[in-house]
Amino acid sequence: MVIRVLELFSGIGGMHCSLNATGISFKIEAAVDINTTANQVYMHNFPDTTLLQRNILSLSSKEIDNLKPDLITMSPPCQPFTRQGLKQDCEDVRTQPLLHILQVISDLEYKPYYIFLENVKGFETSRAKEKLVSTLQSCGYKFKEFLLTPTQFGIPNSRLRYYLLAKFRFGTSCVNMTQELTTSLRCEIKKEDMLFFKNSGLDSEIDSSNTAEGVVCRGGNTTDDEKTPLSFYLENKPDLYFQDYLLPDKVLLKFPMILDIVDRRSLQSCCFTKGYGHYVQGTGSVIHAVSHDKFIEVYKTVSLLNKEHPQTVELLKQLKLRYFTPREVANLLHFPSMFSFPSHLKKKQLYQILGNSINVYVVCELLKLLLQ
Ligand SMILES: C[S@@+](CC[C@H](N)C(=O)[O-])C[C@H]1O[C@@H](n2cnc3c(N)ncnc32)[C@H](O)[C@@H]1O
Repeated sequence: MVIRVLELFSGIGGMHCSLNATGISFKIEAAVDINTTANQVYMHNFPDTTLLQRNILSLSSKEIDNLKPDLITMSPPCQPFTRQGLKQDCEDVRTQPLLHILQVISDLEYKPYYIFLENVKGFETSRAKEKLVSTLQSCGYKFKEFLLTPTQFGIPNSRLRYYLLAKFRFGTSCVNMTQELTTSLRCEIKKEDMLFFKNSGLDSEIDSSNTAEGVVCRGGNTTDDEKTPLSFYLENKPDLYFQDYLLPDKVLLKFPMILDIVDRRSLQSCCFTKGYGHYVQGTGSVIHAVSHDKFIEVYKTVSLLNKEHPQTVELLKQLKLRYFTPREVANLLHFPSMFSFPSHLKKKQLYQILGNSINVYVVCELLKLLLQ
């Protein structure tokens, strides 16, 4: 059976890549996104897919009924729910397309069997999420929620995200789905890592296969032995290639103490956001290219110097601190090596669209759990 997919908020096609990675037979009936840059990347990689350059607010239930999707995937804008943002939730205009889709789903004559949604940590306590859950319940869906980060899968990159997996009138129990995830995570999910939604009143229903299910599940952490070092994800290029990615002096001087600095052997890096390479604080890690001992020596010396001291910037330059390249960010997000970018796009644009995207590996594991 070929699963018919409607990929909403498709961006650069992270969900498409994840579906490819599942090995499950599928066809994207339509991908929809309003962003022209993201759409160029999507078309560059998936020229045979019907990509609609549309505002999702203009999609009608009749149109979606005509597509008869078995699965709707969506990662709606996360700015209304981020910790750094104003958290305007349903009052933020950027939540409107999600609310619109909820209404559309209610109105559909042919309900899709599966719905998959991704968003940031923070969404799980939002009113938008309450609306999502109440819509799904009233339409007869069972669902399950997860908070997961790629580091739990041995990938050296943090990206804590909320996931909701919903099935239409299926009898799968919460317990079965959790057991399957345990297998795919290759680690044990402890009972205390499963966070029940006490305030939703769903916790008492969790073990019943006939009722809606609401649970946030965190996989147990993999041990350091199972983690892959960053070197595995780095581009193997001559020094000259990375010149463009070296931190400029003003960043070195302004921010030496607030950067998250990693090296090739690190088992961790910070979440790359769309401001990476442009804003410094909290947008992602930077990497140095010297030995650990050299790094410590320079760092100690610099911390004793005044930042206006003429030696400071020269010392910091010795570390060869640089940004991860867009390809390396894509690698950490587990985009396949075949995935590429139109050559005319600028670095800043690539960081923006990648920062908005998803971790393909984590989503693939969850899609397998949902669809198999
Ligand atoms: C979090 S990103 C999703 C990225 C995607 N999953 C990927 O792999 O790149 C949200 C996407 O929603 C799109 N979007 C936001 N509002 C929209 C609207 N009203 N209509 C269509 N697309 C919209 C943005 O352009 C952005 O690409």
